[in-house]
Amino acid sequence: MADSAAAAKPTPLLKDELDIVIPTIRNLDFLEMWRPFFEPYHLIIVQDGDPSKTIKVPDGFDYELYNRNDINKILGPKASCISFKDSACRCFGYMVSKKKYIYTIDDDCFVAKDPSGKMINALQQHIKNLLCPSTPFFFNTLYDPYTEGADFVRGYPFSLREGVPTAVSHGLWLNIPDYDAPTQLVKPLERNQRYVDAVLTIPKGTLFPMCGMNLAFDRELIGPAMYFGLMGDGQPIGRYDDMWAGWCVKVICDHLGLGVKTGLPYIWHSKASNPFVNLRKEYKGIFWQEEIIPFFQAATLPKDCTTVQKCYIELSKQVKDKLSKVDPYFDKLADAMVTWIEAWDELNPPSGAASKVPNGKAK
Ligand SMILES: O=c1ccn([C@@H]2O[C@H](COP(=O)(O)OP(=O)(O)O[C@H]3OC[C@H](O)[C@H](O)[C@H]3O)[C@@H](O)[C@H]2O)c(=O)[nH]1
Ligand SMILES: [Mn+2]
Repeated sequence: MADSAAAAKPTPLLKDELDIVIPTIRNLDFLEMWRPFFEPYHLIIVQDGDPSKTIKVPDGFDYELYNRNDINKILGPKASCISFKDSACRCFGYMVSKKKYIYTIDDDCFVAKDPSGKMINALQQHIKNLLCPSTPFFFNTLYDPYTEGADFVRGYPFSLREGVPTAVSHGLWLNIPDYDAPTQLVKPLERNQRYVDAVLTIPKGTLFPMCGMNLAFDRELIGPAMYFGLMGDGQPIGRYDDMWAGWCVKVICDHLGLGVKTGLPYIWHSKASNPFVNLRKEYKGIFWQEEIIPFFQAATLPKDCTTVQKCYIELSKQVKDKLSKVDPYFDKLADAMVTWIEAWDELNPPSGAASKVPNGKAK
């Protein structure tokens, strides 16, 4: 009987090709709710803050955990590019992973329900988004043409219907929306109750505010560009980690002909962080982004930038050239971008096929 039951249970999609990266400063009880969806996958936990604190992980999960001491030991002086006391530290998990795909989620994000009341398996939807092509060059008005019950509409060029590989799947959030501090302050009680049943490719040439709390990507296609910058302790800015990564990633995806999708899946974001603390962390970013975004909108990469690393190094040069006048911070950030690539290539030598090397072990 048991054999037939096990045989009937399908192997979760990409079970051995995807890591789940969680940045955390607290015990991971939230995993209990995700157990049915996450248990078959390997977790990479990036413990931020005090490394002497023990993070409790519920039994039954296969994981490796890295605290600040581990990061310093593994990267040596290059650890300076990994933020401390900010969720930006999660990008260390992307670097140490050996898998082709990454899903990253915050520890205050829970399983949401769709309008029918069904629990949403966010991970499976992200995998579906990543395994289906994107359509950045021509907008399909019936949204994702590859999803069940939809297709390319009349007038959509057949020459473009093959689409391009999808590098990023950006999910959304019910309940607490990812608002900046000023918006949070004026709308403290606002909750996102709108479930929009759509997945959209973000058109080429359009930037977007990438939120890191429910995000998946193809690590082999775009991993080296997923650097979450210098944030938190000792830095003049915080909570722009995912934004910075998203702007760099989108410019590089546009240049390399890769797709970025946003929309389904939703998660349930449960905890609003303190808007006053957030304001202190973000306020420089609120001014700076008025100059940063035109910089990324105008950024072009030369034809000989044929790899993500080459694109990223070129972008770091342009950051140093054009953004250092905004604030000396960008000079430091540009150097950290180079350090990140050096560390990435050290941990991910080009010869090794990323998804074939075994993971690290739980602590
Ligand atoms: O110093 C820290 C603080 C938090 N974390 C971990 O990061 C995750 C997000 O933390 P939290 O849910 O408290 O903050 P939010 O304001 O909701 O986060 C949003 O804005 C900042 C980031 O862009 C984040 O991705 C957004 O979701 C959570 O897992 C904390 O444990 C940390 O590692 N270090
Ligand atoms: Mn949160």
